[in-house]
Amino acid sequence: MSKTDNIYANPIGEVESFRFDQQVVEVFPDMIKRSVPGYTTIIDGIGELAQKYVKPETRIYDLGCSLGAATLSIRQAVNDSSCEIIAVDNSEAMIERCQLIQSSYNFEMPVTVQETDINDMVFENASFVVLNFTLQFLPRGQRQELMDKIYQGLIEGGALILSEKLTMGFKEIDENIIDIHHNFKKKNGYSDMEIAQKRAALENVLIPDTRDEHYKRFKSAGFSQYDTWFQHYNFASLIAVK
Ligand SMILES: Nc1ncnc2c1ncn2[C@@H]1O[C@H](C[S@+](CC[C@H]([NH3+])C(=O)[O-])CC(=O)[O-])[C@@H](O)[C@H]1O
Ligand SMILES: O=C(O)C(=O)Cc1ccccc1
Repeated sequence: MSKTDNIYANPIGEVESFRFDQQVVEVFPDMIKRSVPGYTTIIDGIGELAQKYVKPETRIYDLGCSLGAATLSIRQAVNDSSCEIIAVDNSEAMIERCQLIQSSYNFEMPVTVQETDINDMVFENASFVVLNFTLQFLPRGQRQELMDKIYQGLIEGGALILSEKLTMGFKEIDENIIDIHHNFKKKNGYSDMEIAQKRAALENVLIPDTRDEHYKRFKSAGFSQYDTWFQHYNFASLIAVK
């Protein structure tokens, strides 16, 4: 069982920018479930989608894997020994814990867990690529290049799953949905102060795009099909197929 997230429970004079450090690793499963509406449904759905799109003798990439929840879901759902799943994150603390977790499960599908910046990745022979709440942490200027590289590395018919916090296209709707998300966090036990301090920490760190911006990027990379397969408030998961 993961420890309870109380990182922002006490008043902090000056809130520092959010980082995926050891303190976050210790509470991460609790933090993400209490903060991201639909997270568990998305993780299960990624396993279901992997069963549709993963092909034998191809690679699967989990980019910004954190503790490898999506990797585990795919390993469990597909478990084909001819495939290889590559899980990457640029947080040393996350990767260390992810390695420990993944090695405690015995599946046929080989898994490589590596500490790498996703901008430095080379994608080859991929049938399934996962960006589960990771692209939102990249500076906007780096997002199209990554999308282009993923597209190039996918086989024909291969799929990219992109889960993101979204900005709604209209200001008033956006403000209301953000407010409803904060209520979701409150119902999950976070105080107003915790919510406010976490929001400050994520400012300029988690930069959400609109759905249209994501669709534009898919189109520009060359994806022929794309859609939204899940949404709960301003948290959505999109699929793009080559
Ligand atoms: N440039 C980068 N290169 C590699 N990793 C990065 C980079 N930038 C951020 N990260 C990593 O992206 C992850 C984002 S969390 C993903 C959840 C997971 N996918 C899950 O299915 O549980 C989402 C969240 O916490 O909202 C963190 O582990 C970062 O270290
Ligand atoms: O906590 C939030 O408000 C979020 O938007 C999601 C989140 C979840 C875990 C780490 C960083 C951001």
